[in-house]
Amino acid sequence: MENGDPQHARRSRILFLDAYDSFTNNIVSLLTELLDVQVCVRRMDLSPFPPERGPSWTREELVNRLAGFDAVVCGPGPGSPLNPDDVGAFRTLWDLASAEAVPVLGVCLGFQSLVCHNGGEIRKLRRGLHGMVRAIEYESRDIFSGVRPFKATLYHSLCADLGQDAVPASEWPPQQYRPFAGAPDLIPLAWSRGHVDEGEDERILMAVKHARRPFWGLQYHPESICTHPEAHDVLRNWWAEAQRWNAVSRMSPLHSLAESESREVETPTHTDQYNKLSQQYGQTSCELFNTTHAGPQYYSFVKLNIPQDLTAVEVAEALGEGKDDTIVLDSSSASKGDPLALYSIIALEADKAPRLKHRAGERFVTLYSPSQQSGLSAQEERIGYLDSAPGEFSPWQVFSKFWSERRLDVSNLPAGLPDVFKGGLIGYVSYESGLDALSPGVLPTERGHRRPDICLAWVTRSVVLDHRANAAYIQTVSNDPSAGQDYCKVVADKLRGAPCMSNQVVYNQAHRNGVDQWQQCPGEVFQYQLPNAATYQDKVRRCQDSIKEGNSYELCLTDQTFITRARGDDVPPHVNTKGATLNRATPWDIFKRLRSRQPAPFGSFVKLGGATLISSSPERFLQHTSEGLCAMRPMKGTVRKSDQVSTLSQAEEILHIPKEEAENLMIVDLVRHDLHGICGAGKVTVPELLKVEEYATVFQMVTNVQGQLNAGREAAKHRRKSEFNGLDVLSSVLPPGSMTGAPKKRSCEILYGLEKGIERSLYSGVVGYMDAAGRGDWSVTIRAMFRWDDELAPPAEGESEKREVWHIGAGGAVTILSTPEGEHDEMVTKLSGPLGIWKAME
Ligand SMILES: C=C(O[C@@H]1C=C(C(=O)O)C=C[C@H]1O)C(=O)O
Ligand SMILES: NC(=O)CC[C@H](N)C(=O)O
Repeated sequence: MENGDPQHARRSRILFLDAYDSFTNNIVSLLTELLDVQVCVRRMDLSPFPPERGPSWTREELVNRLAGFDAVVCGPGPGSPLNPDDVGAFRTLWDLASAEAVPVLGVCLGFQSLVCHNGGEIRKLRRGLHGMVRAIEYESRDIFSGVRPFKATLYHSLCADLGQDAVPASEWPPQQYRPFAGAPDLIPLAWSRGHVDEGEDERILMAVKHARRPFWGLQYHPESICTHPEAHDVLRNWWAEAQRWNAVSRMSPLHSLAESESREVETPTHTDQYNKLSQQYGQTSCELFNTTHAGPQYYSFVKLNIPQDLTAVEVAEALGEGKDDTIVLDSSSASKGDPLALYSIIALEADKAPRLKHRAGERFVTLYSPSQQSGLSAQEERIGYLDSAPGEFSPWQVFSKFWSERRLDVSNLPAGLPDVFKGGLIGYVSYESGLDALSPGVLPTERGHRRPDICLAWVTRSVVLDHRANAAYIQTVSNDPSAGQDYCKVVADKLRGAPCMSNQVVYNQAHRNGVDQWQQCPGEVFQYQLPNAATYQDKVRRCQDSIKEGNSYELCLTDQTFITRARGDDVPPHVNTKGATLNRATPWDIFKRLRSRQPAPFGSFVKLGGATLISSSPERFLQHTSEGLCAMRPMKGTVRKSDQVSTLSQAEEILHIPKEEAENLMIVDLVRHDLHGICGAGKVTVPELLKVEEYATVFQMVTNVQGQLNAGREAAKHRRKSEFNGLDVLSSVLPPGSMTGAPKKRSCEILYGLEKGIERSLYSGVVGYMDAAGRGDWSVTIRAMFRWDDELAPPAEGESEKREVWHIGAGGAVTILSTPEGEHDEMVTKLSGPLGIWKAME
């Protein structure tokens, strides 16, 4: 210890080398909590993690810095230990001279690297084991000493081969825990079996230690939510062994890092990063940014009692919405008593709302402000730093700064209001926005269009429907409370007088019958381009090939269906170029159809920024309170409702099987990692695991993962200037893990290749809000269709009008246990909801 002050007692420190995995933060959390150590993370290529944390290290820098660490953990990851690019600096550790050696624990890929560096072979498993929970067999010794029996989660396609398959059954017991001839330095510590139930019994090495050096390795994942807690004792034992080795054998004495390095470098918040960059590069013109609705915000509202089952559609129509830019976040399954369908939100005059837009790859955000008064033109301004270094600028810095300067002080809100949107940012984020941040350079610079990847409107006027309390809140956030109150009163009067409020039963029936009677659209010709079944199945096989190679554990493959029709006005009547009036379904009509046929808790109609998006999503991505309690609900495992599967218990029987549970578990562990990354070690829990829920046409398996923001030790030390907000969280967890597979980065890259670079666009992205009071709710954009104003297909034969193009994305998670036919069926099942709306119009 360099400093005699016990306050400065050296805290034990572990260096974690991350191989671009999606479980890293879970291991970091577990080690931090279990061993009370500080875990510092670097990528295995020695680049910093997160990337903001300074420059990459050289190999020499790594070796020099090892003196500051009690031990190193080489983590899991995609790829093969035989590929130097996949394991990077792992190999440096195994090769260190005795004078420099440090204790190392390899996990999964790290374990495999240890094995193949010491004479073991690496081969493919007969069948990969991803998200599979297996009993671990071991003798009570070394790091398994005194450990009670446990099961652990496996995520691997490759395995260590010491020659175990050649050992006859009779010789297995005496040989099992002794070094094998080809790898005399490796002492096997634990084993497991392959897909025993399917007749694929394989001896799979689960743990080793090096006979002479302080190296241990685990093939299973100690951090998975489904690994039994008994397995924690293995880590405690390893830590004790590592410390013992340090005390007895370490040649390079452990020393404290320099003060500047020992300080835990915190990930800066986006707002702090905005402030830093604007000082560094100077503000770009920011007049609009600084003036648009900035300053203290006041909340005004009028509460109205509403008839039971009043829908967002009825309210929106009564208030003249649904034609121009419109935003409705719609809990259409509320009438079915869906516990997730609590509120619907209708933005008022969304066409007048200023909006922030960003295109992936650009180092600025555009603030667009439509004219508020006739005669004045719209204004636009760019905020960003063209000179900034790649990776330094993120649009979320601007959004975050914008939000923080228009924050609503929660303590000033009247008591008793529902905990839901009051006003704030509402909009969408494309899949490509998340992809570009996760894997810079994957998207081409020229994408053939100028569409925004993020479009968020600053919505100050809105109506919230509280479906349980049968109440509507007409509300504003504004700088001028009295103007806000006047506005609410005017809107409330208008709504009060609407037929949907006064004569509910009669109105609803007429209205709903109207919707249902609207069947055909004579004169409209739809053209469809569906995914080819054989091609899709071939892609499933290619996904499985990637998985077998060890490059992914699960891949959410998707494809798109395109529907075209002559472009027309969104406000009837539509007259075509031949002068005929068509009974044309407007996007709003289509939305009404979809929501009544596919009621969902997270539906939406968002016509904004050149996009028209209609969704009936069952999947919440991220919800957080203004106090920073975050909840994510990854969904994996789908079964179509049918005569054979019509009840929850039937669906449970089908979904509670290893294949389906594994698919879900993989994403749960991934989402835990994502949340741990921003909430910090020990701040993530899983209150509900693998729960089957019923939806309009499908049953889905869902898990609820929660995390608490700003609760870490460091926040308490006030090192951070501003606290993380919901936008910091959202940006750090995109794109949704349930739409990518794991590990996220490598899986996205594989999928980008397989999906031929066709942009998923709004599909697979998110839609939702970040409220001025700090609350947020975002759904995954699935079971949806969208159109871009600038996308036109050539006229159909005999027509002169160009055609608008509607996209429907659908897909599903491919694992080693998938079948190409089964995956194709699943994609078609998910497609059939939105596609059925079009088919019914023919
Ligand atoms: C890919 C889709 O859905 C995703 C995949 C699921 C699955 O693999 O079971 C379930 C829900 C979504 O996360 C889709 O709807 O297109
Ligand atoms: N989780 C892992 O580290 C997996 C390691 C390796 N890519 C495999 O699939 O076997």
